[in-house]
Amino acid sequence: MKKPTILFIGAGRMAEAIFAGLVKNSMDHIQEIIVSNRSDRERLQSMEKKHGVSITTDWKPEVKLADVILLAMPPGVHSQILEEMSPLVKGQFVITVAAGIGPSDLEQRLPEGTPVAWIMPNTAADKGESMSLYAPGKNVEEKHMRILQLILDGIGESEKLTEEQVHDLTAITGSAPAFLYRFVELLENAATEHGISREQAKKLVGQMVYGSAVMLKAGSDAKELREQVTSPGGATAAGLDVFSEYQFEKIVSEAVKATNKKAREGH
Ligand SMILES: NC(=O)C1=CN([C@@H]2O[C@H](COP(=O)(O)OP(=O)(O)OC[C@H]3O[C@@H](n4cnc5c(N)ncnc54)[C@H](OP(=O)(O)O)[C@@H]3O)[C@@H](O)[C@H]2O)C=CC1
Ligand SMILES: O=C(O)[C@@H]1CCC=N1
Repeated sequence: MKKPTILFIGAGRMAEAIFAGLVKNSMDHIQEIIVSNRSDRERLQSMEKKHGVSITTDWKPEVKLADVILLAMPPGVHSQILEEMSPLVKGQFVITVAAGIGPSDLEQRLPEGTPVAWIMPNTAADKGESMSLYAPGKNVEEKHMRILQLILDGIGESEKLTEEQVHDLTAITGSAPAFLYRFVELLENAATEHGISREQAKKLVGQMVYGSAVMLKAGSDAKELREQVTSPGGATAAGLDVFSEYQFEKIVSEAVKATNKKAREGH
């Protein structure tokens, strides 16, 4: 397979997590990573220095050099960028990571036959630990699937789903890291109320979350793990009763719904 040149449009947090993951794990199979954004030149320069990627403030001339164009800008600017890009696209593989922009949206806005795909990653891509959902478009062939897999494998684990499923699971893998981090922040705050430093709180909570993630990753069921911790009539049960009293289940279910609703409205 010819090593692909990948052009990023957007150099924000998600773009950086992806190209950082690719630079660490996949550069043997990639010709070049070119990164562009709208206006933040300083950020581009810092990305060049930190990750060794090529940078440009004008993505348009780079389109003809690219095998893959990876859209990592906000959902709301996709229609404008795709309109500008469409006349320049000649068979390049166009991938978006934007919430709410499925392959059928890309196909509608790009020349007939353009191979496209949608990846919904998360920021753990930076450490090669993303859980990425993906949905290829109808013109994706074997050679595009190999490139898609190269990108997905460079940033972590992945699961192929339908376009509708990616819409409906954006909250679970794309946004829920923020839910988890919010939970961590609150536990850290609670910990510092008891005479320990922020650093100590960070260590306590971080290792607790890491250990729990390792147990889950080993294949154990979350319900079973919860029950192992919850001694009958004991301390944890008293804490979990408060979760029920304040309808934690409803909070999570409503947060997932609100996230997916907003994601679908994103363009
Ligand atoms: N953050 C996350 O965890 C996840 C994000 N995503 C998706 O990733 C995308 C980016 O999100 P995120 O990285 O958080 O956002 P950021 O705000 O961090 O980054 C947005 C980037 O897009 C660039 N940009 C904005 N408008 C244009 C334009 N008209 N032309 C070219 N570049 C433009 C910005 O450039 P400049 O700074 O110069 O304005 C910036 O580099 C979104 O579509 C989001 O849905 C998906 C999964 C997870
Ligand atoms: O907050 C957002 O809109 C993006 C989509 C998934 C995670 N971050």
